[in-house]
Amino acid sequence: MLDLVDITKVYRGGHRAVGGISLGLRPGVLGLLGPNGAGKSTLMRIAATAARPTTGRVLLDGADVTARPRPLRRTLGYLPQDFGFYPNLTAREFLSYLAAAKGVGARAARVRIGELLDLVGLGAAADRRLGGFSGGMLRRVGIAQALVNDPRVIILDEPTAGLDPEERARLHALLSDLAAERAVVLSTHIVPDVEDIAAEVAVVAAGRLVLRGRPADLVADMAGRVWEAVVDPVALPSIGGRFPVVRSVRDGELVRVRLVAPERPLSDAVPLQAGLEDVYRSAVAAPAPLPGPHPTPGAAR
Ligand SMILES: Nc1ncnc2c1ncn2[C@@H]1O[C@H](COP(=O)(O)OP(=O)(O)OP(=O)(O)O)[C@@H](O)[C@H]1O
Repeated sequence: MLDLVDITKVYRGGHRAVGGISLGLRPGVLGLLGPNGAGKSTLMRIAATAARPTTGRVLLDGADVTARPRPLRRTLGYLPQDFGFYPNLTAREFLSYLAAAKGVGARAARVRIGELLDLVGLGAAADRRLGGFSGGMLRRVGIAQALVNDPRVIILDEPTAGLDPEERARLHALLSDLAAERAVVLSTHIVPDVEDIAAEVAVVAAGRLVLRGRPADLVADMAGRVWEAVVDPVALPSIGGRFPVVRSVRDGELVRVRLVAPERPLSDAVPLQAGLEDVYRSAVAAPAPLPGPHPTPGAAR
């Protein structure tokens, strides 16, 4: 479906935001995880043809869309991180405007917009002006606009920002349905945002793809390497310097630390069951290029 091939992005001023990432998108949800500044939004913009890579190619069904983006844009749904809207338009008017801009016929658009507004839980607010919407409501309008042309490739940059747990669950259900036949990429720095729905996760750190795989496989690989120890707060910096610390919580005078280590890191450390958060934290703690050659586009997912 969509393949990013050896993408780099160097911004004016020389900052290398993406340093050679190849990523193949196929039907299913891909969770793109990475800390702030890792290069996720830059990569998403390039995948959505909203920005050009410095080097590398974006292929849709094998055809290069870097210079000729139209075929991808026709079949793309994209929610950018900073999504612009017109405060004086109602949700329905705004979506109708975008549907027309994307070439969706008026009659089909009317039906689809009604369905989408219900799907994102905004049916009752459809005819209210966007200027009065909360952040979470606007995010849901953003999700609806990304789906208005029934895209095959759906790229959502931090779609859950500002959503309450109920809305997040609703979005997850919607994306899981869509992902049966569509490539869905969801970028976030919050692991629980993707762990229930991502068929695969890719972790980006410092502009590099540092880990990729199915959540269950990645968690299985982490078995036996997650520990909890209760330590004196003064020991924390030294522990943090030696091991990826996933969490540390004050417990009276002491601190309860969850960390990743290949073997028992402290004599009284107890083993814990591994989770995706442990996988993620240990991957971003030591960003390193993927070993070996980049995956070939066809084999990437
Ligand atoms: N237009 C730009 N000009 C120069 N540098 C930029 C530009 N956009 C992003 N950067 C830099 O590139 C790096 C990657 O930014 P990007 O927004 O892609 O990261 P991110 O993983 O999406 O982070 P966040 O979660 O904070 O949005 C950062 O160091 C950022 O400051």
